[in-house]
Amino acid sequence: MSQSLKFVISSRSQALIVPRSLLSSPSLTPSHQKFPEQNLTQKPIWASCSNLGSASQVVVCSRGGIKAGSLDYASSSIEVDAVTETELKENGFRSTRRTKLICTIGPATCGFEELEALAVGGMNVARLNMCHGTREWHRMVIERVRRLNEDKGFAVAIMMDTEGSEVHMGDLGGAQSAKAEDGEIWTFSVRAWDAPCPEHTITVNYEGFAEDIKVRDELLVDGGMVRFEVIEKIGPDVKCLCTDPGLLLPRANLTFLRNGTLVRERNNMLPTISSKDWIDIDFGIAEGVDFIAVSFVKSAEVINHLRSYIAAHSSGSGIAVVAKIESIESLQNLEEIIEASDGIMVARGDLGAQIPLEEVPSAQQRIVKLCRQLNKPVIVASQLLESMIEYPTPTRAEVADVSEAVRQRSDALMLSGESAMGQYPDKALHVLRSVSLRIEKWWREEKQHESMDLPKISSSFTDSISEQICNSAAKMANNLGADAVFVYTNTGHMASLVSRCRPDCPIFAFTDSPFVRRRLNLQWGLIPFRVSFTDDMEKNLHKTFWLLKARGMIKAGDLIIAVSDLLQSVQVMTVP
Ligand SMILES: Nc1ncnc2c1ncn2[C@@H]1O[C@H](COP(=O)(O)OP(=O)(O)OP(=O)(O)O)[C@@H](O)[C@H]1O
Ligand SMILES: CC(=O)C(=O)O
Ligand SMILES: [K+]
Ligand SMILES: [Mg+2]
Repeated sequence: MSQSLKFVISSRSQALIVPRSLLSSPSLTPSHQKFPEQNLTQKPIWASCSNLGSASQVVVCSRGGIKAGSLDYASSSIEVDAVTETELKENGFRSTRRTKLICTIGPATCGFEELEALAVGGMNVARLNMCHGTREWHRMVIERVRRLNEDKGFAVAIMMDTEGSEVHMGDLGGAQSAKAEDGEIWTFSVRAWDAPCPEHTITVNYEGFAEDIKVRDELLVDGGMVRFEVIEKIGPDVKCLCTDPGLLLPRANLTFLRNGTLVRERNNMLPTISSKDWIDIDFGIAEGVDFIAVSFVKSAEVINHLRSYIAAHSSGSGIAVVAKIESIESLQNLEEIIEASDGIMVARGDLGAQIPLEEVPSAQQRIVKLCRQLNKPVIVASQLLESMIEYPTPTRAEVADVSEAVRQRSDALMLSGESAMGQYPDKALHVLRSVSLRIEKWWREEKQHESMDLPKISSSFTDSISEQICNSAAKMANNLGADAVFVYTNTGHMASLVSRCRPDCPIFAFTDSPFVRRRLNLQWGLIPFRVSFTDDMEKNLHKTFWLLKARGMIKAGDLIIAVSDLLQSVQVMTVP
């Protein structure tokens, strides 16, 4: 892709761009090599421009006059995710996916080919769960994702998810899973076993476990996927009777109920970010991950603390901090946590262990709505397609659950075990993708424009100008049936304000920062581009029109609403 290109502009300002290797190719007839003007027709010319973005060198020559403007643009480039580009070209603006997709990477998907398949399938963010795997393993995955991004033009961002200091089981001595059957007696022990554990024995990471738990307490694995009743305590060993059978997964979370109520005192004593988490966070900063998701957040304080730590320890770009809502405390302090964070995850797995399952859907709706109002991206996570860990098709109920999350207009959906260790990661991702596309289309067909009142969120007058501009631009885009909103943004803030309005058309977000570009990957409807721009909006627009037309991503006649950070302007333009 890094071949040099020859670039010819005719007097009618049509452009022909061909790889230099082709120019010397004997297969080209002499008349092509001379580029007679009558051979220049709009269509094949634009089609042949698709290499421009990665041109390492552009040589310009002409028989007629050269348009000075075009000459400027010829030496610029624009970067966009290769998968989105294909989608835009094949299906047009309207049908690009608005809901973003996150895949947890694990043994099933850490290979080059598997990662590439996920990227091609629409993965916007790869999640690494620090509960599992060594740092070397995570480093390897990060390197692979980066290499794929570079070599194949993807723009997959990386999210690191901390372990947190909750109580969990050991790693099952390397086994993928263990089956607990009804009526079996299992031992949960804080002993460190040298050799493989004896049969039906599970190690527990928290030293005080045997002391804290009481006979007749109910022990829940993964929030109730498997249940035990404590029948006897013998020193460090706790004997439990399996009352609800199921699959035990490595490092699964443990909670316990006493007289039907969650025992929480101990968790309140533990720090949200454990000493192991801090080492992982240093690792994440050193590796330059894009997002750090913090498990079991209880208040805004820990988020603020982490943000200042990141600011002090990372050079320049910063890392976005995502707070995971998966405890009672996080629901109690929801608003302050959302305000302090760069994004939120509805971590339904553990949340469902902490509050009654039947309360999870309303909690999800409340969190998604509040995030939208406060303009923070929100991820709906866990068990979206759980049955696809084992089966190639989802249940109807799972499809309905995914649809609901899309209908609520959450920014992103996340796969966990389905992509980390399931048998059908690509198929699961495909289901998320096709259900998202279908529900989004249905929403537009039904003309179910937002009725949600978006409260004013800006604290300064300048910010509220930006907010009003974005609200108006989104409204105009809907009313005029615009093909896209273009937003020129340095920090990404203006792009997120447009995204917040969930307009009918896609939002092209132009930024100069590679970090902001990856970060915008998490936000609803945004198609992030990297391109340099100035405070001359007229020039910016023409440059982007030119570059995007050259790549076949827009065409003459498309109606664009353009807004910018720099000038706080709105423009309505038809692509020339
Ligand atoms: N890096 C990994 N190495 C091995 N197995 C993994 C890895 N990441 C995930 N898994 C497997 O996939 C399952 C689901 O992944 P996920 O990250 O959602 O787990 P989780 O432990 O339930 O999440 P969390 O701890 O954040 O609540 C895990 O239980 C584990 O079996
Ligand atoms: C994702 C996660 O941490 C959970 O659902 O518990
Ligand atoms: K985690
Ligand atoms: Mg969790």
